[in-house]
Amino acid sequence: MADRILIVTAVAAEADSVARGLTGGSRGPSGRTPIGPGPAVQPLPGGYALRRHASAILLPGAITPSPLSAHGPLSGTVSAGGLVPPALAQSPEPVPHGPVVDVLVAGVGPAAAAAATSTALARAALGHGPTAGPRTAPYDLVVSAGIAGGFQPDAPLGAIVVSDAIVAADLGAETPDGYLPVEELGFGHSVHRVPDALTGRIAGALADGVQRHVVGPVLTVSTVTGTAERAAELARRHPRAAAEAMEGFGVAEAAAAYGVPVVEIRAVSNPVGPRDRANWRIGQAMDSLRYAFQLLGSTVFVEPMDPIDPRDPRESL
Ligand SMILES: O=C(O)c1cccc(C(=O)CC[C@H]2O[C@@H](n3cnc4c(=O)[nH]cnc43)[C@H](O)[C@@H]2O)c1
Repeated sequence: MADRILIVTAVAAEADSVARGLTGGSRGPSGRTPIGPGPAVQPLPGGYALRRHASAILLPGAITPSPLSAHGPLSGTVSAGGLVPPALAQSPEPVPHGPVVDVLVAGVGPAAAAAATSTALARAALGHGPTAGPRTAPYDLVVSAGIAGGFQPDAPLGAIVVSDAIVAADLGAETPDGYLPVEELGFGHSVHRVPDALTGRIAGALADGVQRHVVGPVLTVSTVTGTAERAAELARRHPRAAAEAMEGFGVAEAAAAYGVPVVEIRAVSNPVGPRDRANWRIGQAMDSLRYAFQLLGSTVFVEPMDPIDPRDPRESL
């Protein structure tokens, strides 16, 4: 079992879906309702207790938080990804003992995702006391989760995409001869490989739960694809790509800096291709996301897990 898992989402609706799934939330339209004000402790199916917090310690200017903690066999905290100086990093309540899943709302895009993930990992490392070095963060798994565009026809709307690689698809240079990734420019890398065992176990749990899913690379882009030409160009460069989203590579960069394995799990809300906002199925994707995390919260996240070695990001696909 991974004792401490950090799940990074971009927006609160994604965090709600993930938290509802982890706390045993059932599939269905009622689950789309955002978590609002209510009793401080709300019992949920499966013996979990869902707790809501009115405030969190954040720097002025940070996103107004609506944090939520779910304590039980799995515990979770949803909070905004504001920078918190170490002196203020004391939680208003004690960190729960036992397995913990923290669900973070980090904002949209790879930069926001990297900043928030890195901050969370740093804070967790500081929580270990003065002997903890910067590469010994107590999280043993980081997950980038949310909705995504799916490459057609392999990743249909509502399917879950489990990453076997997280790829920065526009980190490079355009030349008269075409696009060059950073590797070919001689600086940096654009691929994080996900441990095979991790991808396989997640895919297996989804298969057992009869959740339609696809395994493949998830691309990180800074601009949502909006034309058939761009979709074709990405598919040509990344023939196995299953989905595109905007945060995975930022999350993965932060996780790699702390030596923590990372996987990206996405629910397909729209096809990658010509922009047709009316055809986005965000509610359906949120339902799939919630069900996927319901399955993972009762299987992969609580089962014995061999230590996972993060893969060398320089490995080629
Ligand atoms: O254009 C709009 O009207 C619009 C309305 C709601 C959301 C959006 C987004 O662009 C959401 C971006 C958000 O969701 C992920 N995402 C979902 N689909 C895609 C996609 O096809 N390509 C890239 N990212 C996507 C992404 O990770 C962001 O967090 C637009």
